[in-house]
Amino acid sequence: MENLQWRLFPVLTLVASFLFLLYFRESSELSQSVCSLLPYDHYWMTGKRVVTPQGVISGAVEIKDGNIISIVKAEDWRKKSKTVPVIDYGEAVIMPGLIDVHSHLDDPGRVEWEGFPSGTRAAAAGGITTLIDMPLNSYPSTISTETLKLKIEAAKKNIYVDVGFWGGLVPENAFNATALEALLNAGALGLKSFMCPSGINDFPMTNASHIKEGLSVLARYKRPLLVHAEIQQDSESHLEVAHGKNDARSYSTYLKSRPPSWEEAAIKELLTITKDTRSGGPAEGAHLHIVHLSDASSSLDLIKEAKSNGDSITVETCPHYLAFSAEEIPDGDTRFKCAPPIRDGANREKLWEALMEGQIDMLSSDHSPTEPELKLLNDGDFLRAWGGISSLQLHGGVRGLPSLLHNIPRGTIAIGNHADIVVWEPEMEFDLNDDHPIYIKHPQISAYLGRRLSGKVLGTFVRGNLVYKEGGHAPAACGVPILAK
Ligand SMILES: NC(=O)N[C@H]1NC(=O)NC1=O
Ligand SMILES: [Zn+2]
Ligand SMILES: [Zn+2]
Repeated sequence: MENLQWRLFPVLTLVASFLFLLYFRESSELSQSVCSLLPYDHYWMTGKRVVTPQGVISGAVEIKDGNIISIVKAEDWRKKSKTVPVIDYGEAVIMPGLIDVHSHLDDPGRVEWEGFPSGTRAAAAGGITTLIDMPLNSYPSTISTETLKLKIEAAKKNIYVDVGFWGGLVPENAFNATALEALLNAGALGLKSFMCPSGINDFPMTNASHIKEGLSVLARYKRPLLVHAEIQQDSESHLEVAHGKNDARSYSTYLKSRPPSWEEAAIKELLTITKDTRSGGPAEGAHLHIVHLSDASSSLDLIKEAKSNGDSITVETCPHYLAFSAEEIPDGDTRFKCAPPIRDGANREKLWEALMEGQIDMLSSDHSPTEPELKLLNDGDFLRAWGGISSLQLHGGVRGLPSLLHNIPRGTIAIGNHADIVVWEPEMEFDLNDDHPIYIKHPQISAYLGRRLSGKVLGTFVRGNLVYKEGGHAPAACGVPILAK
């Protein structure tokens, strides 16, 4: 746990591997002086540990008007004449801002759960510079052009980092290619669907036929389908729990109610569809991304095999599956309830291995907050409490690789790219107690509260604007909506 952030560091060196042709458009109406905690827009930052595609260097990065315009090694830097301000970060790590491809900010419609201002403040404080918002838990769900427009409206002037949007694939729109095309034309970066109940009534689950239809539309746009891969299986232990035979306050009861076979069944079904995405196949150009994998056994083996067969498929896991294990979750502590569930320590170690070996492509937060009342912390009833972990800002180095956002000039410190940068001290430890500023709307339901964490963010830069530094945020929220076109 202590070294969680540092252990994630090698993941940074992974590179995007597939081709999505997304472009973005953006506008920033506010002046730099309120968008940034720095009074200038042309400057250098220097440090001993700058993470570049060529490796970690001691050197300096020049930033002008939001972009990285030069990168020099320390020996060349010494010879340079310095005509603009220099920020020296010493031993701290200067690296690409994190990209979180899976967060629920619940705005509009359920801002009492989270909201764009609080959620993106937390993201910035956690080193995230780009966040992609999920189509559910807000109200209405983002399943049409009109509802996407509501999202974009809600985000305007309320986001501290740049935010893109997944659209929802639901039974209502799955067989309506025109509606899906309109949603994609309006800028949704891709679609997301569930193979089990989502926990939100107006976001119903899809079956294999819906998914097949959705994928065929997405193939033409070269945008991904993200799937929550669990299918309910009526196993003996699940039925036993369903019939109230186990203590609902015991974490093991919850774990029994959602065995790995649910993930395995869903992934098996998905792979019958993704074989068509192989080169020369009928769905070539489509891509399927499995969100929040928890089962590191059969489910992961199936994904590995599909990848080796050439299926266009990727998978993410989340920091909570790497940070926690079932054995240590206290009875009644529903802060840890999520779906799929956090499994045992042996599974956690296997997830770590798969991540380090690149079999798991990226990390995402799956920040899925709610109102504290719905977490039922007093009852501690794991079967009735809201399923979702609150983790934004505290997620331990979420690294959603830019692979789902191909062609957006983010994700690496390279000349010409946006200056989306996080500066942090991986070795710095701190206790996450009530004294620590936490920016999500309901810190008390965060799974990380009360833990000792390592890794302190010193500064977060979004397009050259210092939007967060220890102690606070820029006066104005100057993040921009990222829309595909
Ligand atoms: N609706 C929603 O956010 N569900 C999420 N929560 C969770 O723990 N897993 C999910 O898919
Ligand atoms: Zn999910
Ligand atoms: Zn989610």
